[in-house]
Amino acid sequence: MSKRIPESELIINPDGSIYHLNLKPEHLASTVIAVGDPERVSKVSRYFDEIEFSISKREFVTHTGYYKGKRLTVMSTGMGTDNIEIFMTELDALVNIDLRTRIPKENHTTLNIIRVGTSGSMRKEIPAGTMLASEYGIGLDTLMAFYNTEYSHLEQKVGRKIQEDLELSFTPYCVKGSKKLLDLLGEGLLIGNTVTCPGFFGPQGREVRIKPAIPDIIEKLGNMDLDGFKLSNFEMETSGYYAMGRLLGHEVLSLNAIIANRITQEFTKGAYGIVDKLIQHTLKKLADN
Ligand SMILES: O=P(O)(O)O[C@H]1O[C@H](CO)[C@@H](O)[C@H]1O
Ligand SMILES: O=c1cc[nH]c(=O)[nH]1
Repeated sequence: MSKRIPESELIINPDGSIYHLNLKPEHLASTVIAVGDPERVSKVSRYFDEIEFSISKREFVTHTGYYKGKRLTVMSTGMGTDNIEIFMTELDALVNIDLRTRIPKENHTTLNIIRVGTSGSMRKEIPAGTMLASEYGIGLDTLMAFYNTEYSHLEQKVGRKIQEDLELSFTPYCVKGSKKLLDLLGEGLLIGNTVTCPGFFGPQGREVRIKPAIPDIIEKLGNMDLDGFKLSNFEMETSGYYAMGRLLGHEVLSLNAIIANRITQEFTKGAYGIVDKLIQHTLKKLADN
């Protein structure tokens, strides 16, 4: 039998909800749409027929309801893979741990988790306005140095190639997302490989007042071609989702509204419209299946 998880390791609020997300198991649907911006939650749930539950704590805003008869949860995560580690661990605990006894359940429940986020393109031919599904997430952050993850041969090769090209002192991690969700939601979208950065400015090669240590990071990554494996866009969460999803046994897919092209240096004036189009695409595909 699994061991009881102590109070200090899995924190449960006095009302029985999980520490950061502030949710109880009954508040969560088995399909979760995850967005970075707390204000984007209502931009998704405004399409619901009914919202049965809503709550917020810190950057985690949750609405659960029905869209065309399908029960969905939409939640915000804030920015960065450190938030995603909390988000994924606590979501998993809600379905795979008995919060009363603190003992992992014998039967595993798999969640479907779909990120609907914004992103910047690192290639000229992927303009702002594109909707892109991430086949792989590549982490330039250090989250996976703290977990033992298994990687395929290709994933290891990609990590080593990026380490070499950027002359990094550490090996980035590369993880494939859910094939099941890509088949379900990827139709009509560009399929790409997403680089997840531990910051918006320097780690994505932006110079405001401080020169980034790797000033040509956009060109180096955008020009990389490893036997046909190419990189497409920058954001700040995808690799964390994919790695935590693999470790915890959940289906995860990251969808990206491209709002900036880093080569042409264009930033779209219609960011909200592109995000809204991606939200509607996601809801329609989920309701149809
Ligand atoms: O629009 P969201 O979902 O927050 O995603 C992107 O936008 C934020 C940076 O502006 C980062 O979180 C990045 O991943
Ligand atoms: O360029 C961009 C745009 C959105 N989000 C990012 O992280 N980078």
